[in-house]
Amino acid sequence: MEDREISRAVIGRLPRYYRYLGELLDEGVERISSSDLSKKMHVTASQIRQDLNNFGGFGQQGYGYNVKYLHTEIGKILGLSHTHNIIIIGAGNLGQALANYGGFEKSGFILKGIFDVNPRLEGVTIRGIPIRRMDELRSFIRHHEIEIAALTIPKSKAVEVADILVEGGIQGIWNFAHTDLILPENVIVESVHLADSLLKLSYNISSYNHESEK
Ligand SMILES: NC(=O)c1ccc[n+]([C@@H]2O[C@H](COP(=O)([O-])OP(=O)(O)OC[C@H]3O[C@@H](n4cnc5c(N)ncnc54)[C@H](O)[C@@H]3O)[C@@H](O)[C@H]2O)c1
Repeated sequence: MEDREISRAVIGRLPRYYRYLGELLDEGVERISSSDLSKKMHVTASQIRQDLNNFGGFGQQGYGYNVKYLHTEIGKILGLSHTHNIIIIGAGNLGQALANYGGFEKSGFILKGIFDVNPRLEGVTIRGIPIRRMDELRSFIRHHEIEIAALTIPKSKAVEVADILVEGGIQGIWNFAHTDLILPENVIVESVHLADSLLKLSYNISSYNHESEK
């Protein structure tokens, strides 16, 4: 792959390419043309060619894209050539839902531990993983080489817990608490705000209705 800057917009589309290519692999498809991939993904063929050309143009005239190769290469760009150990902090509704979902493991995200302050949750297991006390957190991160922590605790506690995670040496925080975390730049934060997505849906419904009333 050429060593050049890839735009954030392209990077933002990579997980979707990765997911579709993974589905094609599961279906046993070995190669696909940009026009067939375009129909499947509802993206124009020229957008696909432009996006994928960023990585040295994996497609070949008259052959199309080698699905396995492209899936592997995009996986490498997304940092999926090795597994990532993750923990969940906050075993409430959302934390338990994430812990119960086994699908992240398929992409190499291995859930190693779950933590909560509620003593009643201590020892409860989710998919065989026990919920632990917060005072075990730091040594657990070190001993189990934890890279990512999902933060599913109340907003009011997020900053304080994020600081403990930073001191513990965590590299990435998957932040579900509705607050922005300002952390040292070596700690990467990805915030997920489900409510923002819902507002976008609401906007799209109202603008669609508005258009059709014209
Ligand atoms: N539930 C949702 O659908 C949803 C959606 C989007 C965002 N969120 C956000 O995700 C967070 C969790 O939501 P929820 O519905 O699961 O809440 P919840 O109250 O069910 O669970 C929160 C858990 O965090 C634990 N906790 C509190 N302080 C802690 C601390 N200092 N250290 C470790 N654990 C601690 C609590 O004991 C509890 O088990 C909230 O910030 C919420 O705004 C939730």
